[in-house]
Amino acid sequence: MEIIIEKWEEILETVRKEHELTPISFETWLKPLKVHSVIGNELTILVPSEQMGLEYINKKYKLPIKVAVAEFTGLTYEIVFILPEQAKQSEVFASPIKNEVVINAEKGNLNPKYTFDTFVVGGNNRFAHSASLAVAESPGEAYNPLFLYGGVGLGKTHLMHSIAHFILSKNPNAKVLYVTSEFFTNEVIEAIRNGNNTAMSKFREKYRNIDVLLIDDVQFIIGKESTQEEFFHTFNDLHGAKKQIILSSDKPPKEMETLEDRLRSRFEWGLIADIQSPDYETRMAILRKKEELDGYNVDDEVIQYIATNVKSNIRELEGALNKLIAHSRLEPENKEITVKMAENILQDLIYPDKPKEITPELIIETVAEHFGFKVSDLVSQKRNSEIVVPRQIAMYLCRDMTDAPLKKIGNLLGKRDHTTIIHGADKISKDIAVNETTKNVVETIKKKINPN
Ligand SMILES: Nc1ncnc2c1ncn2[C@@H]1O[C@H](COP(=O)(O)OP(=O)(O)OP(=O)(O)O)[C@@H](O)[C@H]1O
Repeated sequence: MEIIIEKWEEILETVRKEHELTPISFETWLKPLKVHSVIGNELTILVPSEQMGLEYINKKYKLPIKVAVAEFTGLTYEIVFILPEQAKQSEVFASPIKNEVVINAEKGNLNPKYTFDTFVVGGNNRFAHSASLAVAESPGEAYNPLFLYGGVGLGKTHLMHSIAHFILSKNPNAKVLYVTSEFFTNEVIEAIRNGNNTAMSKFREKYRNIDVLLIDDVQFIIGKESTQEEFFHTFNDLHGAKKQIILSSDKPPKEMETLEDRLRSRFEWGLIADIQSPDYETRMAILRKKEELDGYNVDDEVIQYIATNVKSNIRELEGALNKLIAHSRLEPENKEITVKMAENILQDLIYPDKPKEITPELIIETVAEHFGFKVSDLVSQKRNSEIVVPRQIAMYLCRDMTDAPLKKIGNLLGKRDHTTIIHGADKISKDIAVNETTKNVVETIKKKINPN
């Protein structure tokens, strides 16, 4: 589910591109939408106000969003839209700060897929895995706290949820609370803001009355004084009562520069375990496991291609496979995935810094986007003045920035013959020499096409 939150803006961007939305439609309908929660296969999206037309969004954008989400996750989610009032009534709620979804203690709200069974053990995470299992088997007794650290997308959350699932499966009455540190911080701030003792004691009662506390990405607590203070007391109470504490962070305590010493020493009381980037064999095993769990059947060579090229982040590794599956499913008759297709579809992921090849197609898309038209309109036979000039700019840029033959440019621009292309390009070339506005517009579009 993290992937949906993390990639939400890209998901919306995909809808915008695939449906050729004009800037105004995008700003009005899609941009204000926020992920409210992801529970099981239900993705709930918050529509900020009723004026935005919940019904209209539901009718027009539900399916496009579903398809784009499937493209990013490889999974089909039921999409539900809700208004802020409904969100308030709901138990699971999104933090207003970072579009973060909070997973409560109940088992149903933990990601059901993040268990020890689905976690692939390799040289990079063997120690963290064993430590997590030991803590899950004997909470409060094995290592307390357990401090897991590692880079982005390497499985810290997966291990934390696995521990919570395991403990709850052995003891369904255990009070297990998993929160992100941002959620914890928000709760502290909220309790302080309410300014009365009841709010604070409610907060304390909640956090000190549990058996297992898991705080994800604890590095975000650092530097926030009152949160550190509250966390310090929570930690002491729970630890003193032999309740299990599990923390995750992007770095070990000794490298957390602004961490108070009294907290640093407590973090080091138990066991510190790191997770490194997976080696090739582990990457292959993770991809194979995912294939098995999701019922995919992908060619060996394609799996090898992904494992060879996506190295440092498991979220991206899985994302690459999901993207390929989603593409093949959207093709008629679930087209088989080949290495060639993988090379093509995963270009942006594998070579993020590679400059895009400048082609007439790229130019036409960029010009259309710049003026807020659909590509189909730009290349149509329409001759209204608003569209004729952008079309001629596309002709000029195709001539200026590529070596493409006139015939090809003409074909792409609505089967126009070569004299029309020469005439259109010349017109813009002359205009640039005398008209500052045209010159600036053309320069801006050029920068969009080739930012380097
Ligand atoms: N060893 C593994 N076996 C199977 N899947 C894994 C493994 N490690 C990570 N994953 C998968 O990779 C994805 C990212 O993992 P996770 O969200 O746990 O990373 P994280 O370390 O918590 O990242 P962040 O620092 O962004 O919070 C998840 O879908 C998770 O299931």
